[in-house]
Amino acid sequence: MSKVITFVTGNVNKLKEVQAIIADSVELTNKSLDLEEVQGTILEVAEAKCKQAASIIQGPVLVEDTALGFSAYGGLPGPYIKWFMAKIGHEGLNNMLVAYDDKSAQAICTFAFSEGPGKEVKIFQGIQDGIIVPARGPVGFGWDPCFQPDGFDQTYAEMPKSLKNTISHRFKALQLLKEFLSSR
Ligand SMILES: O=c1nc[nH]c2c1ncn2[C@H]1C[C@H](O)[C@@H](COP(=O)(O)OP(=O)(O)OP(=O)(O)O)O1
Ligand SMILES: [Mg+2]
Repeated sequence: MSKVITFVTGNVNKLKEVQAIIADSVELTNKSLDLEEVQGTILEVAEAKCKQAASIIQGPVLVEDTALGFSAYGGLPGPYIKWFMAKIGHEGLNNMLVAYDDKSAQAICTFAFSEGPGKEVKIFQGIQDGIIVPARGPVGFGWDPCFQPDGFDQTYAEMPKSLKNTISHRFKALQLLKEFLSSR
């Protein structure tokens, strides 16, 4: 059994955060592929990405899917946030919530791991609660400028990376993944 895990993602910002958070404890190599994303729940999307990655890589793979869910929308856009971001941007995300007092949202990071094709898919999820605000901070990574995590007065974009990477949805999911991989 190969020990080296291939993290399959087309997103360099994700990759950088994953490397910053767990590089010291997990040996990862990267393959940049834009995997097909099915329509379904967060878990279905992550699981399908993982199976597809395993069949392409033919070995141990890790994938990740990130969702941003608005409470006022029952958790949507959720796994479809990428397309909302691309089409309506930060201002559009804020405008979606104009009709609602409840601006709360959840950033949800879901890692899916498999040893290879046909092998079980394991899921590791981290959630950070927050609110949607008019964009503040540098534009660099997706919806970071309009997500302000609960307990902080800065958006993800305004925070130093070192702070985001110790409180984020991705950090929390990676703690669970790390625990699992340490006994692999
Ligand atoms: O921490 C984050 N802070 C701000 N924005 C973020 C974050 N993490 C993902 N994002 C964005 C990227 C994409 O617009 C959408 C998730 O979509 P998602 O399919 O998971 O990412 P992707 O297609 O860019 O990469 P991948 O090849 O791993 O699927 O939210
Ligand atoms: Mg994607």
